[in-house]
Amino acid sequence: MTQSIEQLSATRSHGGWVKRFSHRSQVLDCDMTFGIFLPPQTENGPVPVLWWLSGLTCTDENFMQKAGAQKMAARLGMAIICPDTSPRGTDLPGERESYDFGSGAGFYLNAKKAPWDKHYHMYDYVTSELPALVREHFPISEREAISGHSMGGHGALICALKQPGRYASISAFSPVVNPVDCPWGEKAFSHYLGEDRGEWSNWDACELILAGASKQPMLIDQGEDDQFLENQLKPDHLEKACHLQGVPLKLRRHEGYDHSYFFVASFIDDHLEYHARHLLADQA
Ligand SMILES: N[C@@H](CCC(=O)N[C@@H](CS)C(=O)NCC(=O)O)C(=O)O
Repeated sequence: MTQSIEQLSATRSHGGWVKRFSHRSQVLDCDMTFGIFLPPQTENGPVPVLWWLSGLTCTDENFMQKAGAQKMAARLGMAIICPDTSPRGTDLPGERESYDFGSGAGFYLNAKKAPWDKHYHMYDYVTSELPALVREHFPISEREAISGHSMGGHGALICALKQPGRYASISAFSPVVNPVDCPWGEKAFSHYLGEDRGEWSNWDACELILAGASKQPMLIDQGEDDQFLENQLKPDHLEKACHLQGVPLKLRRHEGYDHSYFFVASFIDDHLEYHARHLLADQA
């Protein structure tokens, strides 16, 4: 049965459309909003898609408004879908007390601990429910790539590592690579998953790589002046894990860049071209 979606806005952009929709999510048990960029090529048939997962405090709108991705995506014929970053309007106790936990901070995992396990199933939402929904409504092909920023970089990495071969390519900006070993991750995982650190490892990019989950290449950009670099992001942990397991990691460090969308906007074209190469190569 086709699930219904409600269009909130439709805005012309680079010959295509930026649109926002709301819908009822079954897996999150709440109403959700997502953004989609449809390039002009959708007029001629299905196009491949890049999933973009945003970071802490973001909604589906930050990337669409700030990354400046539409021009290149229109040229490459690639759709981009931006899910929201957590369930919304669920009103769980403490959900809106801090920027790094609860609303706007779903961490793209399936919560196991009450009361979060009632709604916080962002992994199932972004990997299953939303992909099925968008294919019912838009000319989106089966070809997918995934990327994200910060908490969303963590999300992109774990989605790809937990389903080897699903995404044609993987990239991230300033990702949280080792959440079991940083304050953002420790706070979120202890609430969402409980105290069993064995369970935490299932949602941690470094731990998944060390367990041999996948050897798919990854492109990662990281600003050297990122205020979260030392304390939260720790890209050297990912470098070590990839080195040990022989995973081809292209980690580019950029002097002077911070954590903001000014950084993402500066290098997004490289990522879109990287994904287009993989999406189109795999199609041949
Ligand atoms: N609000 C937090 C930082 C949150 C933050 O930097 N969020 C990033 C992702 S982790 C972001 O993209 N923010 C929204 C934006 O820049 O549009 C703070 O003040 O320390």
